[in-house]
Amino acid sequence: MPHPLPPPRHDLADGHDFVKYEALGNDYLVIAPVAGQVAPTPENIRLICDRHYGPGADGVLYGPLPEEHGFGLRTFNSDGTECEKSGNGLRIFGRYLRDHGWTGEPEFTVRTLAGPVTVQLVDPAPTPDAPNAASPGGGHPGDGAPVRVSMGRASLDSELIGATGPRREMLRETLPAAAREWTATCVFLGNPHCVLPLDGTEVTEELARRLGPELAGHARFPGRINVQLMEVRAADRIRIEAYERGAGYTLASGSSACAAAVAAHALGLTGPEVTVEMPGGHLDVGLSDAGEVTLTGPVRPVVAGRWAPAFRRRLAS
Ligand SMILES: N[C@@H](CCC[C@H](N)C(=O)O)C(=O)O
Repeated sequence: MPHPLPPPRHDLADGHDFVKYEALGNDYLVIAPVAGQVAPTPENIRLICDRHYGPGADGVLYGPLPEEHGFGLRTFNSDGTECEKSGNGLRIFGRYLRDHGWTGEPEFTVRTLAGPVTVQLVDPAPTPDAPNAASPGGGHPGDGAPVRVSMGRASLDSELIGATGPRREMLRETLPAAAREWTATCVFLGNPHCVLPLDGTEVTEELARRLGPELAGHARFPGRINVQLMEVRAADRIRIEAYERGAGYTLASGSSACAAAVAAHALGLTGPEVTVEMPGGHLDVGLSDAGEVTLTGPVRPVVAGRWAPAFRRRLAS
């Protein structure tokens, strides 16, 4: 049986209405659903994520929601749509839970729309300035120390990806868009992804912004899809530009990084451990023999705030 909503614990919410974090420039606002908090309606999410009229973010993490084991989380894109999960969002949420006292554990379960995942706060390697950083819990919460998430098992199954047509493995799928045919490998990781291996000269922000909207809303994917342009640089290194369903062009995307690593490996281009470069920085992705995908990288707090009374009045409760 789920527990009732947590009471308004100002020692946990720290008197803040929201906390903003970024993971390689992929930014999320964490909103704890304590009593009196605003409701995560599509209109509220769009206004909150607006970079001119609101605090601005690529998305909203609404949690922790009551769960018998671990913490519940709802994830929203900046256009107000709810998505199954976000790799960077989960890493940010893990850091938030620890920073704000919801847990003291270094590893815990977060339940998403796509099922439970494990989040692990990885202690940073010791440095001369912080010789004890590797001791349990030794990393300063706000220092960008790595957070790892086990993203679950990846699949290329067209039914899970939500593609039209007969059931198939979506390896080297031909997709017409922008007056040309592209070869894509599509991956399901709880959320759907469409990876285009390309020559490095084509992996640009310009092409991601131009092609992304057309592929994200392609008739082959009625539920829409996240898009990645991918350059394979070495057996353990790839580079991507991502255009996210519901958020558009982003400086980094965790599930996109995982999907690209899975696609490159399925195509025989890379090994099971890869570093994924993105404009905002790099993430490490590991694939186990059983197909489990792990994602590791830094997370940093940005700002904690309260809704201005006039802004609060515009947000429905
Ligand atoms: N930034 C995210 C991906 C967010 C979800 C995506 N836009 C979707 O709709 O599936 C990440 O880091 O994974």
